[in-house]
Parts: sequence; C-alpha cells; structure tokens
Amino acid sequence: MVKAVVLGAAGGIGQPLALLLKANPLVTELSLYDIVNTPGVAADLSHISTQSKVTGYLPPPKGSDLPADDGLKKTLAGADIVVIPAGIPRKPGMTRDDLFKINAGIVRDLATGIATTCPKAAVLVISNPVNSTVPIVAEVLKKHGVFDPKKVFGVTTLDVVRASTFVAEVLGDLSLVSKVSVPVVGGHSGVTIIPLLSQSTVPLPSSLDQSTVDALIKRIQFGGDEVVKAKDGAGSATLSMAYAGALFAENVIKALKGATGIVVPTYVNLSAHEGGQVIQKELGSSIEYFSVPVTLGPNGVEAINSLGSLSSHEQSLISAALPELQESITKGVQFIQAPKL
Ligand SMILES: NC(=O)C1=CN([C@@H]2O[C@H](COP(=O)(O)OP(=O)(O)OC[C@H]3O[C@@H](n4cnc5c(N)ncnc54)[C@H](O)[C@@H]3O)[C@@H](O)[C@H]2O)C=CC1
Ligand SMILES: O=C([O-])CC(=O)C(=O)O
Repeated sequence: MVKAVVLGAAGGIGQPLALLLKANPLVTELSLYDIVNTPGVAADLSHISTQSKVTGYLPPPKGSDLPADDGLKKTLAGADIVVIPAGIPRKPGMTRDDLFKINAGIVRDLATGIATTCPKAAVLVISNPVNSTVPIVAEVLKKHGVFDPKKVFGVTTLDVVRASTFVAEVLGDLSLVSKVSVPVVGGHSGVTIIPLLSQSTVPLPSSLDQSTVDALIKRIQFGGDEVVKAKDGAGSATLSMAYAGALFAENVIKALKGATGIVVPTYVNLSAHEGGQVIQKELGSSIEYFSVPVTLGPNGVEAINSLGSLSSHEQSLISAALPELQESITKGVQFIQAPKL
C-alpha cells in the first residue's frame, strides 16, 4: 500500500504530476492539496480506471471554525511520499532566487504540516529555489525533532532528463536517448547545475570541439530559462517537470517497497551520511547540501555515492558553483533559524 500526496496539485506541474501518479500501479492512494481547485482535479482523476483512491482537499473556507491547516492535515494523514510543487513559477527576467520571497513561506508551512502529520514520509521538493527550499524543509523538520536526512530530497531529475535529451541531440540520434544517462550534480539553478558529461553512458565523440561541449553544458544549466522564455510570461517548465517528478517519485516508491540498486542524482544533506562526508572532503568544503548520485533503499537514501572521476573542467565548474550554492543554503537555513521579524 502506498499513499502518495501532491501539495500544489492544481498547478501547472501538480495536475500532470497527479495524473502520472494516478496512472502508476504502485500508488494505492493519491491525495491532493492546493489552495484552489483540488476537489475538481481529484474528481476528474478519480474516474480513471486504476486502483488508487483519489481525494482532494482545500484550506477551510473563510470564517470556518476549523484550524487553517485542517485540509492540509487530512491530505497528509498516513502519507508515505509527499511531492511538493506548490509555489509561484518564474517569469522572463527572473532568477529562481527571486521566487524565495513567496515560496519560502509556502514551503515552510507545508513542511510544518508534514512534521506534525506524517513525519516519516519521504519528502520530494520541487518548489524553487530548490537550493534553498530543501534546507527550509529540513530545518522545519529539525525544529519539530523529526528530521530524517534519508527522507528529504530535492528533485533535480529534470536536469538529468534534459541532459539525456540534449546529449542525444548533439549525438544526432534521438533514439539513443534511453541509453544516455549523465549524472548531474551540484544544485538546481544556473551554474550550480553541473552535468558530468565525462561520465555519460554514451560517450561524446572525442572529435567534438570544445565550443560544442561548452554550449551543451550551458544548455543543460540554463534549460529552465529556455522554457521560461518560450512560455513568454505564462510560467516555466510544467510537463517535462511532471514527467521528471513522476519518474523520481516512482524510483523512491520502488525503493521504499524493497527494490535494490536504484541509483539517481538528487539534492540531499551531505553531512548526515558517511558518503556525503567523503564528498565534502573531496570538495574541500563543508557544504551541507549537494546533488549527488544516491542509492535508494527502503528507508530512503541508502548511501551517497562518489562523484566518480572528474575532468579538470568539471572540477572547475564545481568550484564555480560552491559560493552561489552556499549562499542559497544559508538563506534557507536562516529563514527558519533566524526569521526576520
Ligand atoms: N525542481 C524543478 O526542477 C522545477 C521546479 N519548478 C518549480 O515548481 C513550482 C511550481 O511551478 P508551477 O506548477 O508551474 O506553478 P503554478 O503556479 O502553475 O502552480 C503552483 C500551484 O501551487 C499552489 N499553491 C500556492 N500556494 C500554496 C499553498 N500554500 N499550499 C498549496 N498549494 C499552493 C497554487 O495554487 C498553484 O496551483 C515553482 O516554484 C517552479 O519554479 C518548476 C519546474 C522545474
Ligand atoms: O526554470 C525554472 O524556473 C523552472 C525550473 O526549475 C526548471 O525548468 O528547471
């Protein structure tokens, strides 16, 4: 039995993500929460002929005697996995960090619901800026004494999905896409996104000139901007993100149910894991959060794996990413530990 929850389920990502989870035979119960429209989305999905029972909740109406988190808590009760795509998306000209002002508070409140209702659930954070929202979730859970570093994940799967697609395009053969896997490490914004092209399962030809490789790295790092620009004010990636989020959620669910050997990059707390401490040493940095290849297991993160052998260019990309990543992590941690009045 697996109860999956989507918080922000009526949004651009939330709806197609909920659809993909409803279509997933591993999910037996699907519960949806948003501040608008969830009863309609849930009713619509509930007619799909798969086994999962679907429910949708809202906050109580204005003037209600019910506590403000009543709908949230009903949604979260008994959850095994909670996926969070709640919050505003970018418009052209904005950075992901520009979303912090609004999304930090949204994620904090949702994390409080998780801490008090389903503290053992796996929490998959999609809301941007992921580099800060994951530390926010962790700090809220710590405050309630229920933080399990094995169970909090920043979803960076879209970067991995993009890397496969763009590499296959450069190779000139999209049919290769299912064979191409590239670890993407670091964080989830601009220069903090570091595709380890030297470890691509389908190697790039050595004849490829450096400017093509540089352009490929840049396209993976700024793939989100490509979509924001094309949507021209109507938001950011939603469908590809729903695909990526459902893929990552499925891997977590499979591992929770006992599947072994699933290795995926995800943005996690490093210092809580032995393998994470090894990476910190390798990086020469005490950075607390980093996207790394992780082995999943029945308790969440089973092990943090090595970054593997890096080219000197990849090492320099990591060095360039660390200051921005550290700043975003500190901003998220301070938002909970030392909130400004
Ligand atoms: N991690 C990643 O790779 C990616 C992350 N994102 C991020 O995902 C987030 C959502 O993006 P979209 O779905 O396109 O936005 P959207 O605006 O279409 O949907 C967001 C939903 O969140 C809901 N919401 C707002 N406050 C809430 C609250 N307190 N509780 C519950 N729900 C609430 C809204 O009502 C809305 O339905 C954005 O922050 C975006 O930047 C987007 C693409 C990729
Ligand atoms: O670019 C954005 O704002 C949304 C996002 O995180 C992505 O598409 O990678």
